[in-house]
Amino acid sequence: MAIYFYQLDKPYGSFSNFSAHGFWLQRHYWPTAEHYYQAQKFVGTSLASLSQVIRQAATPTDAARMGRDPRNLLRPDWEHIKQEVMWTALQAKFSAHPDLQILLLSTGDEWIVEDSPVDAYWGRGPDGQGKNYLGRLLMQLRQHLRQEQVCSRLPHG
Ligand SMILES: Nc1c(N[C@@H]2O[C@H](COP(=O)(O)O)[C@@H](O)[C@H]2O)[nH]c(=O)[nH]c1=O
Repeated sequence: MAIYFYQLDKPYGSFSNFSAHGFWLQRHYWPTAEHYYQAQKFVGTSLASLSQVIRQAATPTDAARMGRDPRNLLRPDWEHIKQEVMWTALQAKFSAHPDLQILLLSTGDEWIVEDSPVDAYWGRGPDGQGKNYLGRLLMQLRQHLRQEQVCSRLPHG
């Protein structure tokens, strides 16, 4: 059975980028993966200071609102790098929270799906046929964690 996540108070809600699992990355503390992801949209642009404002947003919803505001021009390479940005955020988030690693590993080989009713890129989207890239990256991370486990069990020397 596939594992669906989206709302924070539901099972696997901590897989959401909105969950309050902060981490240190690039010399800053990020309260959620969403803060980090949205802030990266403006790095290296004339709106670079907006990245700092987003990092300090009170909630991930505020961070997303600022990052999605169409008046704020995104860095030109955003479409090319956004998956890498998300991967970096997920790695940092899960590295900082071993309990999340355990939860992710506990999903075995199940398909993981961001059950977003609106987002057909990161989630399954309105018709359920979305690309689910967030779920895919989580499954990729799960595979990495498994490999790390195997390597740590190998005899050294
Ligand atoms: N979890 C979650 C959302 N989904 C998140 O939104 C982000 C995509 O943002 P963008 O690329 O700006 O469209 C990405 O982190 C995706 O997981 N959106 C929400 O409004 N509420 C939510 O609870």
